[in-house]
Amino acid sequence: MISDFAPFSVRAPASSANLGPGFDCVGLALDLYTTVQVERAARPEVVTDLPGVPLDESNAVYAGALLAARAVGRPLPPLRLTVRSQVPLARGLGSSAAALVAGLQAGNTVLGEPLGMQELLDLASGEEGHPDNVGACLLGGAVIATMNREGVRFVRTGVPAHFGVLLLVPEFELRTSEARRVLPVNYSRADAVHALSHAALLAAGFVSGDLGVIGAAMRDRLHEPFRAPLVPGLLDILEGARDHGAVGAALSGAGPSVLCLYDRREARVQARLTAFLARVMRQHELTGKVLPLSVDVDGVQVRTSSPQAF
Ligand SMILES: Nc1ncnc2c1ncn2[C@@H]1O[C@H](COP(=O)(O)OP(=O)(O)O)[C@@H](O)[C@H]1O
Ligand SMILES: N[C@@H](CCOP(=O)(O)O)C(=O)O
Repeated sequence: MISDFAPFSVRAPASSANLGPGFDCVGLALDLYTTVQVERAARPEVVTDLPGVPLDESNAVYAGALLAARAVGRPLPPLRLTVRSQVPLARGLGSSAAALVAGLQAGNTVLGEPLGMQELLDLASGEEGHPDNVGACLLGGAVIATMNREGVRFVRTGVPAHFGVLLLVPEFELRTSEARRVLPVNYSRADAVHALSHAALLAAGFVSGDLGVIGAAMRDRLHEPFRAPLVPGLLDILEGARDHGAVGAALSGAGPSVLCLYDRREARVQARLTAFLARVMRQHELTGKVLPLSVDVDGVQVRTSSPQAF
């Protein structure tokens, strides 16, 4: 049993999963963060101003730390976890993955790092049920991953600096579980071929760093058409974003946020796209915000100091 350790902080990034056809297998890390300060305490405790999240061991961050301890068969000392998050909850930006990964990393650090990256990814993917968000969150950049009984097999790619990300983040929440319930159980062969050819091209685009290929691949028939009724304006954005300078657009994760990818080297595209997204929001009486973000390339990080050190 570890009786004492110096306080430390963990930072885990948001992520946008799927990018269209990469359903449950492609994730992109983004520069919004969940930070957790980790200290020894008399009893398990979570301190946070996040609305509606538990303040005991059932909290997603604490549960992540306990998962790490269970995996190595060792007890975890009682912790005080002070959790802050820039990642809006239940908007398709991987807040639950960031909470889980931050907790797993916290537990692993307290126990002296017995778990390596592969084990963390296997554990996190098993818990989330898919490796896309947790892969990007752990590793940063873009992650392409598959998961089977042997574990997660992944490729992580860097992302060129000219990749621009613009996100429409609606004010309303959509639980991932709810947005998975609307998906069909079976698909036609034509839809399967469409899906695998576009997902393969998407992966090739990330590995080669070719934004044009990524944009061409960002078309989906597996989940976006079925989730569209839950997200006002989604179809208008998917149909119109390219005409306003985006290389491609996709529902971010399970939604309701919508991601547009564009080339930062092209003048005024960000302004054109922002105006287009604002117009779609007005047309659909949708409240929310448009966020210009960058790709996080660091993944989960630990600092032996306060969260301000990040
Ligand atoms: N930092 C956090 N601390 C505790 N629980 C969290 C945290 N972030 C997310 N969660 C939990 O995850 C839920 C959202 O998960 P989910 O529906 O998968 O959406 P998403 O991961 O896309 O934000 C929240 O309602 C909350 O219960
Ligand atoms: N592949 C998953 C991704 C869910 O991402 P989230 O950020 O909405 O939790 C899905 O599409 O269901």
